[in-house]
Amino acid sequence: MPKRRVHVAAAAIFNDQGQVLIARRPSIADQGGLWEFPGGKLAPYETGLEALRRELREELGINIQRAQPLIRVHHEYPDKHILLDVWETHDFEGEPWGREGQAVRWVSPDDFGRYAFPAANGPIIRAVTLPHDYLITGEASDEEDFDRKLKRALVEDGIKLVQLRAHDLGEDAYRARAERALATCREHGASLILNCSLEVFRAVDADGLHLPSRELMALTHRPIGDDKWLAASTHNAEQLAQAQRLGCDFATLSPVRETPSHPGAVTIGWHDLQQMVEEVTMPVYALGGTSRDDGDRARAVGAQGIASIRDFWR
Ligand SMILES: Nc1nc2c([nH]c(=O)n2[C@@H]2O[C@H](COP(=O)(O)OP(=O)(O)OP(=O)(O)O)[C@@H](O)[C@H]2O)c(=O)[nH]1
Ligand SMILES: [Mg+2]
Repeated sequence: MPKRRVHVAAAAIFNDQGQVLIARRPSIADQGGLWEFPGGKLAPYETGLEALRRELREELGINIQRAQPLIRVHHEYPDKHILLDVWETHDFEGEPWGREGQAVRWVSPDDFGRYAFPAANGPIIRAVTLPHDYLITGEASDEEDFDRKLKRALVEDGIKLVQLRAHDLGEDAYRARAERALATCREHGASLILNCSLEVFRAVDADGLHLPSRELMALTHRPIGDDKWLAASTHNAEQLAQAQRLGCDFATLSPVRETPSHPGAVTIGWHDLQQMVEEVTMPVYALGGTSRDDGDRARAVGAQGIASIRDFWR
């Protein structure tokens, strides 16, 4: 007999301090005792957002004003195939409380590790923790110019995730720049992902490693531990699937749109991006011709947000 398919709408509810509300499933329920993002199953003929509004009224006594899609996770449990349709909201009326007797708690995403969640929730936790804008560094005439551009993006654009891409630098110069960039990122509460060899990555001890697509395709297992982010560049469905197999935490998918630097290039487009992102359970940033103006569009088709050099690097 085919497995039961269950479609669930759930929410990452944020307060003004950047904390997220989690709730404890009653011990008698399926997955009892585990913490979850509040929500529940769609009733017949409900859309995801309608179900979300109803569930959060019933479970927490709040009214959602505005919500944006965050991530869709397909997961096989032994007895059912579940689709977790997860939304993000900062706009709601009322003070949430456990209307069904469940414990609820506001938690900083950095502390999620202290709570036990259902097996399907790994990618959701990563999506909640990662920001929606991802800066990839561009050219710099010298180190002073680099520092100025990085600081500008962190301070003025509020960037919280940076990939240090500098193919023009040799290994020693890259390492020196990475060490300084790491200190600057730490000062501003941002995470730094290095696009370099494993040796340099281990020496610098940054927050994550970025795999170019060629390296992604050559690897057979995750090259670093779970305490660091592992990211990859992808350009098609096959590479995205490989990123998933390897256990990457997130990926970029490019080129989504035409860029001034590659006029007339074959692009993926929003339609195909949506299809490709739906096939994986991993936050995916839309890259290539994308700017902050595309942020809502990118999220509407299932991306985590946008990645860009041009929009943030000046
Ligand atoms: N709400 C929610 N459900 C989750 C999460 N992760 C996860 O695997 N699930 C699974 O998704 C399903 C959600 O069903 P639910 O029990 O919340 O449904 P519901 O609110 O409509 O309640 P009911 O059908 O028990 O009355 C459960 O099988 C649950 O284990 C999560 O983070 N939030
Ligand atoms: Mg529920």
